[in-house]
Amino acid sequence: MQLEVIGVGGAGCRIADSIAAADSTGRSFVGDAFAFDVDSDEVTALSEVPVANRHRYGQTIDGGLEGDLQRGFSVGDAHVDELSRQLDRGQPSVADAFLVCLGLGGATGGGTAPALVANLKTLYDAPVYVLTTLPAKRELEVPTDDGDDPSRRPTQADPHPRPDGEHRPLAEENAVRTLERLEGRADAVICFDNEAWLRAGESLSEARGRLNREFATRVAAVFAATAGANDEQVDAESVVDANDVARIFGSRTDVITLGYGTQDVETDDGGSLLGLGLFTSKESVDTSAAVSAVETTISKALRGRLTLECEPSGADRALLLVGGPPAWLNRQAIADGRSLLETTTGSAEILSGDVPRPDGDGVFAIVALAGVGPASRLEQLRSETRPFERDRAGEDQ
Ligand SMILES: Nc1nc2c(ncn2[C@@H]2O[C@H](COP(=O)(O)OP(=O)(O)OP(=O)(O)O)[C@@H](O)[C@H]2O)c(=O)[nH]1
Repeated sequence: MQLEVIGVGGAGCRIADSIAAADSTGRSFVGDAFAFDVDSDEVTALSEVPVANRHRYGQTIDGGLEGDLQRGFSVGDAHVDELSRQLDRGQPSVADAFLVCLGLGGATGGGTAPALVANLKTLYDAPVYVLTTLPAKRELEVPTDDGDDPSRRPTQADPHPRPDGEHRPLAEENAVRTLERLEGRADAVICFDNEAWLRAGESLSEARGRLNREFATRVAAVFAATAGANDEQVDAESVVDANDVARIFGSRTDVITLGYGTQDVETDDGGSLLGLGLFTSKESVDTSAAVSAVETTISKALRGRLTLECEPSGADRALLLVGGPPAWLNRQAIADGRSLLETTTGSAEILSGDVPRPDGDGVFAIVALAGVGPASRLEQLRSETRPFERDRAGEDQ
């Protein structure tokens, strides 16, 4: 599966950059990566998105849209053709899917993504998935003016900190309005809740590198599994492809949440044969150790922290992928994990697959829950958004 990954706005560009960084050469799933922003500083601070694919639009806008989502929608509508043309630098017509990344709460990504997603749907047949963060509650808090706020000092990562730090009083309202505009346009929306992943006392700018890596690791685990074996010697016994992902993600703007678990495992060579592409033989791995590793990772993926907390029993569909050195991928344990997922979700629409990684030194499991029932964080965002704002969002459409 080959994806066109498109970051829009500050968070979106950084997340697209992290996904490009997580794209392993053996199972490359990123066809092309793009970064679009009205703020040139944000685009230049990236490291993985090719320079030719970084594009600043709205030249007259200086320093971002500062949370003005209404203006963001206008800018998005005005520039959507320009942005879509930028994609011709890559190979959008052969993409299996588009991944549009943004941070909900801002005006640039949140304002442009709905128009861009709608345009991609008219131009191409491939599904368009949106990858998005939900704002943290601390962004709504008024910053204390101690005159020495380190978050306002320029750093290499953030050369132009917002004058008001990370205070985004409209973040939640903006998030809800953008989600409403994505409804019926995006095939699915994969969510990452910043609030749940931030540590106590941590600021978003301190945490964002870690958060983006966590999100990108999970996204890469799903899509790299569908990228085919390429140069590697081992094919999966149960292959999951782009059509399988499309079946599970759906096309009705369902919310997707991801769970992930890993466990290091011993290899015969202690890793010394990795460069030679050799791997542990089936005979040399104790069956009970392999079963235990698969069970443990599936349990961590299902019962650990999801990218968006929700009740798994509310999921309509689910995907389970288990990867690692082939000798550790116990088929029966994966089948049992699939049954567990069926029981946990109460859904019969479950797909599972294995992802042989001959050079891996750990077993991992990734679970994608689709069409999840009420996610408390989303419910809370919607209920706290004033009806006035939601009415206005309707009028804007
Ligand atoms: N996980 C994560 N979240 C981020 C990051 N940067 C910003 N956010 C979140 O994304 C939301 C939108 O921020 P940006 O992407 O900077 O906003 P923008 O789309 O560029 O829009 P404006 O700044 O209003 O022009 C914020 O409210 C944060 O919740 C990041 O690097 N990682």
